[in-house]
Amino acid sequence: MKLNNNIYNRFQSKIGQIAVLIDPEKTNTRTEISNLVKKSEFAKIDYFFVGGSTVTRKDFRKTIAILKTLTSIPLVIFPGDHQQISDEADALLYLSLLSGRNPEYLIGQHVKSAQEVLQLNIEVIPTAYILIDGGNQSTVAYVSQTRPIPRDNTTIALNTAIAGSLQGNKIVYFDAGSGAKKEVDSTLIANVKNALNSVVIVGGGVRSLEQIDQLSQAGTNVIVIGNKIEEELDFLLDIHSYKSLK
Ligand SMILES: CC(C)=CCC/C(C)=C/CC/C(C)=C/CC/C(C)=C/COP(=O)(O)OP(=O)(O)O
Ligand SMILES: O=P(O)(O)OC[C@@H](O)CO
Ligand SMILES: [Mg+2]
Repeated sequence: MKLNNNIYNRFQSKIGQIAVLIDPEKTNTRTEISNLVKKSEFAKIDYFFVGGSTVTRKDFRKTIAILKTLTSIPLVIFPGDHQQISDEADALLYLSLLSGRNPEYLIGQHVKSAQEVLQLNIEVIPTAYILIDGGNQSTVAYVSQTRPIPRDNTTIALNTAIAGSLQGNKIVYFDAGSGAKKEVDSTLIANVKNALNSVVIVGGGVRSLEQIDQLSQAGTNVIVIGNKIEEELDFLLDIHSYKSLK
């Protein structure tokens, strides 16, 4: 485990940064990855997040290795389980699923991978991972056998973020789930940013520049986009135009 804070400092340095989520289960050939990298570099996206709820170790390693040869955009692991770790990335989001009450995702996965994570030569960033109901059942909720926090219960969401931060997590990651109908509410983000001096990452159901803009205005440090870019690679061109206007 590296003791520098390069990626964390980068997360903290700005609001409205963009991460493209690559699910190695869906995107794992050199041609696909290379197209994605070209457009992402043009759009000046800030990070690649790599991970998925149902990825094999082989696809995960392969995707990271290919990415590493193609780009210098930072690679951040967003692990669906304890096997999704690699020395070739730049950082690991060390997730604890705090919205749920399943011990396997609070501590079980961590114990299983403790020795391996300790030996890793990359930055490890403790992250309070909080699922918010996005209007449909998400794969993450299903796989983790947990229930997300109701969308309108800002108090529980805020208190979960505060508790996560008091426990030493350096990042709060609110996720409405991949393919969510509704993204996380900006009011919640504004409340959390008001209460805590913490890096906030938001993902799930972000499909438009308006949503990106709202979430950044609420103070989100990093906005994660998966499905929309998988479905329409040219959304990266819109992100390019949006960023040029800033
Ligand atoms: C201790 C280590 C190394 C890891 C912790 C593992 C934990 C606690 C994970 C939290 C629960 C979890 C299953 C998170 C998954 C996050 C993720 C990579 C989501 C990406 O989206 P998918 O859910 O794969 O989307 P699709 O439905 O598009 O496949
Ligand atoms: O695929 P989308 O809906 O963009 O979700 C991204 C991610 O945060 C899910 O874990
Ligand atoms: Mg997946």
